[in-house]
Amino acid sequence: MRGERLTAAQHRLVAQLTRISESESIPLEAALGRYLADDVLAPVDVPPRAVSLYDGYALAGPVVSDSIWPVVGESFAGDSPPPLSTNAAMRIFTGSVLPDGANAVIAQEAVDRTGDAIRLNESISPGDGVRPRGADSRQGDCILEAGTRLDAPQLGLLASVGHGFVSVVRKPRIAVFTTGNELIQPGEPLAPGKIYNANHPMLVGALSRLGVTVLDLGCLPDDADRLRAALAGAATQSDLVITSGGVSVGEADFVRQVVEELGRVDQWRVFLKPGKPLAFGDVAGTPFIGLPGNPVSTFVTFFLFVRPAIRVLSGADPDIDRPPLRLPLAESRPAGDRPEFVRVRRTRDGAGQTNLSVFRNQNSGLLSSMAWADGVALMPVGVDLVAGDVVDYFPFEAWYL
Ligand SMILES: Nc1nc2c(c(=O)[nH]1)N[C@H]1C(S)=C(S)[C@@H](COP(=O)(O)OP(=O)(O)OC[C@H]3O[C@@H](n4cnc5c(N)ncnc54)[C@H](O)[C@@H]3O)O[C@H]1N2
Ligand code: MOO
Repeated sequence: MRGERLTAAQHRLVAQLTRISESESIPLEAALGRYLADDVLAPVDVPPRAVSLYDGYALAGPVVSDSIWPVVGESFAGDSPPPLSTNAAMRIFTGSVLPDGANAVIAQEAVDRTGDAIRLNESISPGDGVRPRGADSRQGDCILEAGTRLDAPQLGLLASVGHGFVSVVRKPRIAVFTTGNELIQPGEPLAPGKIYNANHPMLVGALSRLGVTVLDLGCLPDDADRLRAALAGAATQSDLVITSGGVSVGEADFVRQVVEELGRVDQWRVFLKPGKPLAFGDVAGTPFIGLPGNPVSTFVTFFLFVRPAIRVLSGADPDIDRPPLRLPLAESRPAGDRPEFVRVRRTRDGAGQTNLSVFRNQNSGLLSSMAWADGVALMPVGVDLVAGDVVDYFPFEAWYL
C-alpha cells in the first residue's frame, strides 16, 4: 500500500483534536509565544486624538501655496493644546496632538518662517500630515482573534490599546519519551550493539522551542510492561503523548501494540519520505502520536504532525496549508517514487540568486544532515528536476513558530 497523502493525513490528525479548555490571564510581558484564548477588543481609540505626522505647523483653514499664516502657540508631544482659530498656524511636532480646528499639518521643510509668520511653499489637502483619531485601532473593534499566536508585533498592538494582561490558553503539556533497547544516554560509555540516544534531546529541544510544557519521561526499553505503565501514567498528566521508535512492523516494535491495548491506533503509512510509518491515536482518551525512530524521520514528522497538533491544542489554526516559500534547486535530482522532503541549505550563486543546495546523502538516519541543513525542500513524486527548477522550501526557523 502506498500510504495516505500527507495533507490528508495531517487534516485527519488535527480533525480529532480540540483546543485545551483552560485559559489564564497573564501579564503582557509573560505572553510571548502564547495563544489568545478570546478575541481581544480595543477599549480605546488609538491614537486617542488626531496627531501630527511631522515636525511642522498645524493649519486651520484652506491650505494653498504662497499663503501667509500667523503662528500662534505650540504643541509638543504629550501636550493637550488649546483650539486653533481659523486661518492660524500652530508649531507642532511629530506625534503631538492636533489642536481642535486644525485640519492639516505641513512639514517645516515646506515653509519659510519669518518671526511669528510662515509662508507655505506648497499646497496641501485637508487631512495631510495628520494621523486621525482611531487610525490604528478603534474602540470596540476586535484587534486580535482568539487563537492568534502572540509574537512581538501582537504584544506591541495589545500594549498600544492599554491591555496590561491578556487571556491565553493554558500551555499544552506534552509527554515525550524515546524507546529502544539499543539506546544509551550521551555521557555514558558505549556498549556493544548500542547507540547514543539522539532523538531525546532533539525532541525535547523542538518542544521547548514551541513553548509547550514538556513532561520528559526519558527513554524506555522495548518492554511491553514498562511501556504500558509509562504510557498510562503519561496520559493522565498530559494533553498529548509523543514517542519515537517502535511504530514499525518488527517484533520489538511494542509501542503500537501497547497503545492499542490502552486506547486506539490509526497506523498510517503516509505517502512520504522520510517518515513513512507513523502512528496516531489515543491512550485512554489522551491523543497520542508515535513518531518513527530514524532521527531524520523523527524530526521531519515532528514538524509535519506534532506541530499542527500543538497549534490546535492551543486554539490556533494548524498551519498545514500555508503557501510555502519557493526557491530554485542548485543541482539536479532524479525523480523519486514518494514525495520526499530533502535536507537543503540556502546558498547564493555568483549571480546573487538564492538557491537550495541538497545534502549529499539523504538517508533518514543521518543527524549530520539535519545539523547541516537550514530546512527541507519537497521533491514532487515522479519528476526529474534540474538545477534552477523551483521547489517548495520549508525553513526550520518557520517551524518553530
Ligand atoms: N520491514 C519494514 N521495516 C521497516 C519499515 C517498513 O516499512 N518495513 N520502515 C522503515 C522506516 S522507513 C522507518 S522510519 C523505521 C521506523 O521504525 P520504528 O519507528 O519502529 O523505529 P525503530 O525501529 O525503533 O528505529 C528505527 C531506527 O532509528 C534508530 N533510533 C530509534 N530511536 C532512536 C533514538 N532515540 N536516537 C537515535 N536513533 C534512534 C534505531 O536504532 C533504528 O536504527 O522502520 C524501518 N523499517
Ligand atoms: O520513512 Mo523512514 O522514515 O524513511 O526512515
